[in-house]
Amino acid sequence: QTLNSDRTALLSLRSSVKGRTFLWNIKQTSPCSWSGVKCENNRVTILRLPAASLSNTIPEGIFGNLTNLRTLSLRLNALSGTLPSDLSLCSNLRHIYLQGNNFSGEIPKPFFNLTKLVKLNLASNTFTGEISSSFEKFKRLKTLFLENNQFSGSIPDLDLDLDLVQFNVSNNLLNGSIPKNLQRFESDSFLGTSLCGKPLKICPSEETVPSQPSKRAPPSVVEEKKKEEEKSKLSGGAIAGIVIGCVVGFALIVLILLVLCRKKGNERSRAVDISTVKDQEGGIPVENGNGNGYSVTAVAAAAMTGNAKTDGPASKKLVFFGNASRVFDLEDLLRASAEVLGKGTFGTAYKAVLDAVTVVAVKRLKDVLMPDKDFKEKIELVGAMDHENLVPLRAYYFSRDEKLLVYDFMPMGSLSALLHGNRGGGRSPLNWEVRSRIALGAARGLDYLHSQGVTTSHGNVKSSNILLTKSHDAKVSDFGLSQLVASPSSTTPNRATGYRAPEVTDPKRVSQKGDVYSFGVVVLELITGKAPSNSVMNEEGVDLPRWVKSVVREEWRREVFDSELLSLATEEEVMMEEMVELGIECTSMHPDKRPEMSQVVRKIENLRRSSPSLDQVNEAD
Ligand SMILES: Nc1ncnc2c1ncn2[C@@H]1O[C@H](COP(=O)(O)OP(=O)(O)OP(=O)(O)O)[C@@H](O)[C@H]1O
Repeated sequence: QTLNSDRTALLSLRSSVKGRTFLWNIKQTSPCSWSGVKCENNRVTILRLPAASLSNTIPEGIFGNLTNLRTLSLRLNALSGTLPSDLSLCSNLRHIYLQGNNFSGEIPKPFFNLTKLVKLNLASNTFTGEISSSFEKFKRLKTLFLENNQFSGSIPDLDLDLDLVQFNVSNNLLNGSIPKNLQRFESDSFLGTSLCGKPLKICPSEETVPSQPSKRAPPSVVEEKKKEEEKSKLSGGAIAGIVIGCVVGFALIVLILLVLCRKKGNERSRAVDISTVKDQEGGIPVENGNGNGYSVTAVAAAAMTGNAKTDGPASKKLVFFGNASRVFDLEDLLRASAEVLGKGTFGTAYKAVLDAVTVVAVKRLKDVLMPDKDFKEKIELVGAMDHENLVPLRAYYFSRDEKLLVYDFMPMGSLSALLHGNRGGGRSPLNWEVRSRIALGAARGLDYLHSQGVTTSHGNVKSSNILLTKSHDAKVSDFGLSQLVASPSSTTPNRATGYRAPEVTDPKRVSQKGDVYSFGVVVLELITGKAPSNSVMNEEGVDLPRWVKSVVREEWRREVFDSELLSLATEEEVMMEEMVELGIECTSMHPDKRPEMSQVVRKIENLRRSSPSLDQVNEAD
């Protein structure tokens, strides 16, 4: 067998599975330069065609010729039928990724001759049959993913315990008890089956084990557990006593709370003259139930309460920035109608309508642990930032208990809402011109921030912090806040996670190169229309940059584009490809390999300049 027989095999695969993106230039005699194909020692060793719209069954006689194959990835296609049994002839195979297809039937017996397999992913197909003890032949197996199939029967006690580190058989028709060797995996690996025993619930047969152990055999875990349960059983009288005690105690607490609430409510309505109810977070009123969609004085009352307790009247002032004329004061803000815009990492954002023309966004910060003096110093720096692609911080207020930031209200909301909201219908598609303009605006805003000093960075770049004007110009918001607020625990996943550079383990220790990474994720989000938290990617355990990198292979780029962008002129398609490249460059694993924000701006400017359909816009830039 030679490279030529590999080539013939690949060509018959191509004609059998008919991928729309199969654009190999077959005039090139060597298949080694075809997309997704890699060779070593003049033989094909890697074949990767993920998400390439492949369909149909793979006939016998193809893999029998690709005998040097080490990696086969055909994941996320629409391939069907049984696995070709001659796959077993690729005895060098280490990695097989066939998840996310429509393969069916039993795994052919010869398949288990692939004894060098390290990773096997057959998840999300419709495979049937039993998980036989033949799996034991895969002595080197580290990953076995069989979830979301129709495997049935019980699982044998596979002797794979030493090397196997990833295992999942969830959502299959499996039953019986989980074998000892596999009990160390999390329950997620077995959910959606009728399996029982550790880490799931105890098997019914084990529950009926007699409570008197025989003299010789030591008591089983189940028996021990039962004994403990029996020991801890309480008499009926004791239970009744506890219940009555609890009810009386609870009633007392409710009564005390009611009295306290009344007292506070009266005080507040005297100060603000508006009735309010409490929100769940911190006893701050957010809704008046007046039915107009606004929660009246949410922000204001919060400030008043904190203020009244701690500070004198002199400090009840909003501190304004720049020479912006003081169009409202704290009292006005207190009286304004407010609507909750959303809760973010740093606190809650409200829209406050002061009068017919003055609408502001107020952010009520939580967890500001620094002394007032430091807070004031840092927030003054934030307020000094002035650029057309930044959301200006107009004013701030602080007391010991309350920290409020007042921004211009951006009526078109965030890029995140624009990209991911309303996908079901009633939305006008976002064209390339708008998307590239948003990218450029956001890049310029960040470049300005970075130009303020090497240590100045945003720290929380993501699509919900890129806000839009009516003409879809981008303005970056929330800059400088990550240094003010206590870091969210790094173990709690939040929306920032998909944007955070790999080296940023503490969200407070941000850097300019970290911003570039996050901006790169936003660029990829703009092009693919996929949020970094997209469930398809999460299921695969990859983030947006990795997903794009795995799918982007020369001719397949169109696979990653948002479907709204598919009717593009050819020149625009070339530019979008360059934008993908830019996103990939920005999301390089090593910070040193990422460009500076100023270089990013230049690149997007050049890219847009070369677009014939953007001539008018370029002038405006
Ligand atoms: N100035 C503003 N004008 C209009 N909408 C805003 C403004 N500031 C924030 N928002 C919107 O309010 C919501 C909550 O914003 P907030 O910044 O508190 O949280 P976030 O952006 O979701 O997360 P994070 O706190 O991590 O930045 C978001 O949908 C955001 O787009």
